[in-house]
Amino acid sequence: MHIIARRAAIGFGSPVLSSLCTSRLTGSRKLCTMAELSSEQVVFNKPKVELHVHLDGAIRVQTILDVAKRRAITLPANTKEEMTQIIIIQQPSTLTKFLGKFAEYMHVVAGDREAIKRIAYEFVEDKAKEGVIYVEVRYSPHFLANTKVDPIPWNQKEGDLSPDEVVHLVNEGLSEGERAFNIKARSILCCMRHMPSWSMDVVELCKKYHHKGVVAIDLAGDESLNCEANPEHRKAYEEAERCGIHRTVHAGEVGPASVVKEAVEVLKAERVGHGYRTLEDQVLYKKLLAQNMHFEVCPVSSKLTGACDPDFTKHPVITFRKDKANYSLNTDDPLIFNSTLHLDYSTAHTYMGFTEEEFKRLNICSAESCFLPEQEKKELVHKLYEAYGMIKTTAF
Ligand SMILES: O=c1[nH]cnc2c1ncn2[C@@H]1O[C@H](CO)[C@@H](O)[C@H]1O
Repeated sequence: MHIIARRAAIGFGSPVLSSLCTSRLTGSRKLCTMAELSSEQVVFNKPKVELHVHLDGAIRVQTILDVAKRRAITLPANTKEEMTQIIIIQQPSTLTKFLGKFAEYMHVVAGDREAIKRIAYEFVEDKAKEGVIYVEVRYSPHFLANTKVDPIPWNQKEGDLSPDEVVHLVNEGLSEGERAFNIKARSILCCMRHMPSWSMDVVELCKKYHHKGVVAIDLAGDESLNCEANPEHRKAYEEAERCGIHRTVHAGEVGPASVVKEAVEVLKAERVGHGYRTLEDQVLYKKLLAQNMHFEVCPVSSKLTGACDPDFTKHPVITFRKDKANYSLNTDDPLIFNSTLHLDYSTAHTYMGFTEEEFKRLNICSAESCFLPEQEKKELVHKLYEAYGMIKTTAF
């Protein structure tokens, strides 16, 4: 496998990364830092597809600082390094504690048109730099709004930015990014488990912006607090299915296999966000394997949110690989995990023995499971075959 391991800037110490540093890649025990590994170690330097990443978990720290300054919002730190230390999670924690991290900075960007467009644009730039050629990025429009949302989030005063306009602004930022950085970006709108009253709004926005940037609906948030899909989430998903809106659900990340079952059988999810605990119900797992269900796996995230055993050699994705399951590798929330997609790939390589062949296979599975219209999906799959030197004779 082609491995580029350049050494760069000094960064922040991290247990995830310091453990990565006793590397099988080189056999050396050189000590290195989070930033070095997260940004510099590239184990799969080929076009990739990313299907599970939260826009509000992928903001640049510098942007948070810039926007805070412009809006005269006081932050607990003024430098990028200090603010990073406040936002990131360095030790395995819990999903509930991890979700609390958003409150450190969401009030800075929420309600601000320029900031919202900027984070979407910069997101596309960051993904292009990681070699991603197609990304589906998700967020809650309500979390970025300050009117027509009840309650108004992040202690904002009522303003004039609605969830609808948030979607419009994100779409603008993503399309400008697409043109500037020559990759494709689509979005998924999130319902939040603890806010069922927002879900019908979310599906209406999915309908309004269907084929105009938005490709699917998601259900995110704290599965450990709220396992049973509320009737309002259910209604929103029924409407999504009725209108041909694609569906994914965070399930089996920290919640039991029954949440995955419910996601697939009741909410009619076509992909499962995380889905690690599916393995606890072998009957369900075999059924999902047989139906080629896609699992959106996020290795680094799963360690730091406490979803999985911190020992990567015991990770559920190893079973997924052995069973030739349909899954993707994703960052989830690279801001909070101080990570990049390269880190997820190098983690899979170093601790789980992933090979270049498997990286190619899983990216093709990801492209085949993406929520683009059929023709665009075919083109994407074809691009990967071409880039991987696996060109199929059938033209499309
Ligand atoms: O790993 C996760 N599991 C569940 N919910 C998440 C995760 N990462 C982010 N969010 C939630 O999704 C919202 C919309 O993007 C984020 O604001 C966060 O609350």
